Amino acid sequence: MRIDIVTIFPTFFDVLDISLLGKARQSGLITLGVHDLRDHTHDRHRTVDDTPYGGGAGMVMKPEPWGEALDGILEGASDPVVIFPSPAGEVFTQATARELAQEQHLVFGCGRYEGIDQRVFDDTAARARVRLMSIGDYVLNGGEVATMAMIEAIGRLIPGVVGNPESLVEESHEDGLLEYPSYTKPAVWRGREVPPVLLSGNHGAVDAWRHEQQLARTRAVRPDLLP
Ligand SMILES: NC(=O)c1ccno1
Repeated sequence: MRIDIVTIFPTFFDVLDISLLGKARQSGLITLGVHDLRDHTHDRHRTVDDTPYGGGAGMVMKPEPWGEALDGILEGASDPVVIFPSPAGEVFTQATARELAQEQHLVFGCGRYEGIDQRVFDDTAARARVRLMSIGDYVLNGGEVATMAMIEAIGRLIPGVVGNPESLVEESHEDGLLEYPSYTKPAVWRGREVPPVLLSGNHGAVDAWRHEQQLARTRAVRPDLLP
């Protein structure tokens, strides 16, 4: 998978050099391009924003730098999905991550200030699949944190990125429920014992207990997920 990111804070994504995603880049499973939006400005101050038409507080990101930056990425690209993180977007879920992990090319456009001129979305949608996406019902200062979260959620689902694919199966939201509680040695810690069923060696009983724990947790914390 190729991932391109357009941002005014390119060093924000240096963290993608480490851990699983860093290894995936070294192995060629993921190819990453980080583009500084200011490289597509042509004034002395490298201006990327201006006051909003119609008035109002804050600044809006100018369309010209975005147009030039996306032209360079989309030219010759093969059917990418262009994602703009936004609190006004569709909600990004585990199902979205699974869907996007099937794509060959993702482009993330990180807005700042009060957002990006609408014509950037319209112009891009005329030549690529565009999706505004939200990682939750709250507002961030820009798209970079949301982009990082989405890249991690998507990247780990790409075959070969996570060493043991089995570990992806029994996770929260994979089967529509929250995951069960996990325990490891020692069997007793500060007077707290591991549930005896987990020490029983009875795999059927362990599976049944874990499923019940998933249901109980989901009922308590996320009843909205239950069918
Ligand atoms: N909730 C979000 O995904 C978001 C992106 C930018 N600001 O908020």
